Amino acid sequence: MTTSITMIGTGSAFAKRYYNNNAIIDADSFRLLLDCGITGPAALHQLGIRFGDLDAVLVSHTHGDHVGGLEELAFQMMFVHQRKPVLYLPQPLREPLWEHTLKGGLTQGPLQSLDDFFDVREMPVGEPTTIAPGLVVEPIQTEHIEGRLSYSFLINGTFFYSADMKFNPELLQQLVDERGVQLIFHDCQLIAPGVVHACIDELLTLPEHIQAITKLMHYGDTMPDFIGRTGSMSFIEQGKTYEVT
Ligand SMILES: O=c1ccn([C@@H]2O[C@@H]3COP(=O)(O)O[C@H]3[C@H]2O)c(=O)[nH]1
Ligand SMILES: [Zn+2]
Ligand SMILES: [Zn+2]
Repeated sequence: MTTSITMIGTGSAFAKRYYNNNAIIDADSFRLLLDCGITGPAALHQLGIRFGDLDAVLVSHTHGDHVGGLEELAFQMMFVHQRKPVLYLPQPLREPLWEHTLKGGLTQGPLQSLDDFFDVREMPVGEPTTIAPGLVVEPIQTEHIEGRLSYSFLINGTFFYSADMKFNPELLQQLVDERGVQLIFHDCQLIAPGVVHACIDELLTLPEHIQAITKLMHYGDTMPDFIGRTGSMSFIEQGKTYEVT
């Protein structure tokens, strides 16, 4: 069984040439949407994917480029597809996702909670959750913004997908050298300093064997100017499918 990933967007929060950094993961016949940002609905539409085609959605953190499309997803699933969508989320995100992000737009009449709109599956942090055959996801808390929870994901034990995270070479080294990670999709900021994301200059300090398995996403509109300036790392292409495990 193969598991693959297609970035429906590879852009930073402010990019205009690329959609928000959201992904589709296909494991056999199971289709997971990883983050659904402001441009998520348009990006899915562009690929001919309807919300009703998704088996579940997983959320990394509550910035708009990662969750800003969830209100439309919830309403479309309720009123167009008439099925409750499955929502996977690291357990500590449940309260902020509802109270700080979705409550204002979704509540009406008796519909007053996250569970009224989603079939919520809480994931323990630091432990693997089997989402489907061939799709096991471990949320790892990673530093992004002071006071805001953010989770990266270890998928099937060998694929690390960074949510938005600050540069953390110790974690990457541990994942590769001790836990057997063979592929890394990492968010990046093109120009230093990388304050809330890793910047390319920081990522270039990674050992060669880690760079060789690292692909870059969540980039700004000037990404083409940086092709050839990323060491052994390469940029992920929006809409292209990559085999994961
Ligand atoms: O302290 C801060 C907080 C935020 N920001 C910007 O706002 C963006 C929000 O989405 P993002 O997390 O993809 O990227 C963030 C940055 O581009 C920043 O530069 N410094
Ligand atoms: Zn982001
Ligand atoms: Zn963010």
